[in-house]
Amino acid sequence: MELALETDQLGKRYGKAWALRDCSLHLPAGRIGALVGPNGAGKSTLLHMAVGLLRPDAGAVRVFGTSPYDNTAVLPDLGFVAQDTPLYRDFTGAELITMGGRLNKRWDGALARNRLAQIGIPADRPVGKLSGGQRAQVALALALAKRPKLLLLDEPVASLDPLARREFLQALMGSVADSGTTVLLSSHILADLERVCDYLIVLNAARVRLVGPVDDLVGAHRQLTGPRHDGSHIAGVEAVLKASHTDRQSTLLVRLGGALTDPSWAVHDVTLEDLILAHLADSDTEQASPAAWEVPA
Ligand SMILES: Nc1ncnc2c1ncn2[C@@H]1O[C@H](COP(=O)(O)OP(=O)(O)OP(=O)(O)O)[C@@H](O)[C@H]1O
Repeated sequence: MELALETDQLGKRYGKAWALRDCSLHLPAGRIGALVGPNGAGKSTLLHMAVGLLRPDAGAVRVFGTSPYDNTAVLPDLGFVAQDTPLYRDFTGAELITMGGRLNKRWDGALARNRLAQIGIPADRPVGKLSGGQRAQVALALALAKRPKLLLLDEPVASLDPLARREFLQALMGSVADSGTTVLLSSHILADLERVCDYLIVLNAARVRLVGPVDDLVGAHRQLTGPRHDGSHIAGVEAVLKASHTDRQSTLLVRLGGALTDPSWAVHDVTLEDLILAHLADSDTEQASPAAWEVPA
């Protein structure tokens, strides 16, 4: 299995505070990965190290087997749209597309031009005079034109209206399906991620909490409803991630460790959103954090 992204005990520190710590994960090639976590969890820090813009303070990050900070030869294979979609504001979309053609050996300018035309963004207007959402669309068109093997997007849909968001994600899916590009996409909009992503990475408080293929992760968890739970072990349950109780009844989100045999529990499937929220609500403190849980890719 080819790995597009791999980190091993990766860490980044600002002063004494770790922005990301002991981060070990991998993203297989061909996946569309969701990178999820609360504000300040370390998502942008991870993405910046993955494209070689930040040097790790601990551990290692490899993109297609190579350290992006030490080996610039891998950079043509990477596309990155940063959170604030930095672009030269005095340049028009058309000029940026031409510039991209000069700076990149592999460049599909027609793809970017067609995309801007399709969504009605004037290619002859300086990008500084476009709206925030339109600038995000230009940045994505440029990133796709690079035909990267790995495309990293830091909250690309945050500034888009709901219709534009849906269209943007459809275009992204179409483009990566054609090219086989691997994508890692950070977002707080869980419903969007559920629609487009088949791999999940959850960060919380600078640590990795959950990594793996979405189907496997969802399949390994259940919601149980039954008589008030007294905290004792439940056969077939490896861990209780979230519990809520009334006087008589408990609702538990659990990770399975085997077959559920106790008939007093009603068993329901969970959604990706249930699962992410359970891991995000889990803890704000490093001390109370459980170890990262990973299912094989
Ligand atoms: N340049 C910096 N100097 C000091 N601390 C920083 C710097 N950049 C990030 N941090 C800190 O590192 C931690 C992780 O930040 P990061 O931007 O990676 O989080 P994030 O998950 O992308 O958050 P958000 O969802 O708000 O964008 C935060 O505590 C943040 O305050």
